Amino acid sequence: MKFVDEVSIFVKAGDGGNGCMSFRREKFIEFGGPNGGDGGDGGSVLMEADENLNTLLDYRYTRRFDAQRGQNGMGSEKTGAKGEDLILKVPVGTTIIDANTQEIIGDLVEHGQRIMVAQGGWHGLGNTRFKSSTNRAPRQTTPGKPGESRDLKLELKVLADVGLLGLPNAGKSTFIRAVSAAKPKVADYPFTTLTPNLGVVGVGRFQNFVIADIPGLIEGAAEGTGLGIRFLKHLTRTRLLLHIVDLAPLDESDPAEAAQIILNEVEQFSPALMQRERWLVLNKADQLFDDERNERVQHVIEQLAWEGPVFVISAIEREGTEALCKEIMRFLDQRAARIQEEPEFAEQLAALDQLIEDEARAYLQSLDDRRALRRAGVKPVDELLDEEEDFEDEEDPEDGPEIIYVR
Ligand SMILES: Nc1nc2c(ncn2[C@@H]2O[C@H](COP(=O)(O)OP(=O)(O)OP(=O)(O)O)[C@@H](O)[C@H]2O)c(=O)[nH]1
Repeated sequence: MKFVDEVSIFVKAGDGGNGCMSFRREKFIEFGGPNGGDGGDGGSVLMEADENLNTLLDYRYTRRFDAQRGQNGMGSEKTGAKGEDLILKVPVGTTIIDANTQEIIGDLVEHGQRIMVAQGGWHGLGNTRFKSSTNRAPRQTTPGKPGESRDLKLELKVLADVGLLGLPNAGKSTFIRAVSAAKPKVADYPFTTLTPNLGVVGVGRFQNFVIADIPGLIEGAAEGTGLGIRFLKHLTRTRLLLHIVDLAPLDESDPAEAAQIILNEVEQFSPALMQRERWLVLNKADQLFDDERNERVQHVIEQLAWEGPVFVISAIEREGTEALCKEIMRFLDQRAARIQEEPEFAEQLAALDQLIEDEARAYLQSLDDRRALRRAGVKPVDELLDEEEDFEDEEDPEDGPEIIYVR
């Protein structure tokens, strides 16, 4: 399952410089010969893959890109300077598509790889070029050719860096809306009932990360193995989980209990996922006076025996959200730096990713098995164990197959 970050831009290569018409003017020479120089070629527009970028966010601020035009030719047979090429950097993995024809111009798959997307215009010819035995004073030149222009669509498949956990109504969508600068669309997604919520968060001018709604992933898992498997990659790639809890539920239920429900769900899905870095984000702080808010924050922390980072925010008022995003960026940067510097740390993380993936896969498989049993009108043994009176009459499960089917 892939999310696609997509932007549309317009690129225009530089026009070629015009050829110059000029004649020598020297003392005592009445009709000097032609000496107009050629123009310079226009600069081209190229796209280059850069491993330091991870989203297309920069292309949301500026959408039109012009390469420099070639300089016009000059007298004394001086050629105009070539326009400079414009090099647009994009993340590795970006696909470049002609927005009008939908033709794929190319995929940038390697750091440093370049593709020309608009060719600079050819230079025009100066009148010196048209001199011949029959025409010694040509007044002919050619103009530079226009540079190519093109509407482009850039697409980048993204995986989420940060996943959100939380009960319905905790404020996950509101949080994503509050902090995202862009919303990648979901590619290749056949299900309409469960659309993962995703956002690209910009921090400062040059840094960004991708955030996704993980409860969707867990609910997705319950929708069927096929869909769940497609979510797996996102789950394993997520570097940080934010557990969003409604501090002021309308039904006056206990926020700590609501938080615990989610933790139980995660544990069932994959116990290893509990080892993933997780921060507690207590939302809807705007609904409470200071005293009550502090009391509830303390209560949740105590009930969960929580020792990790805690953030108290109001997604709707965007209070505390920017500070949280800065912390997230700092965490992701530090993590990336450690991976570079400490091979054991990188190995540990990779092993955890693998464990989460294996556990989640097994969980999805067991869900699928259960569904198949139910369709066949049988109940899995652990559900029977719960129904004690029925169980009295059953055979000893230790002697039988792992799962006992009862019609
Ligand atoms: N007062 C207040 N209300 C909030 C805040 N954040 C979210 N809400 C409200 O809480 C309700 C639920 O928010 P959502 O963002 O839809 O919650 P969600 O977790 O995405 O819920 P699902 O989409 O059902 O999973 C909406 O009515 C929001 O306006 C907040 O910080 N303060």
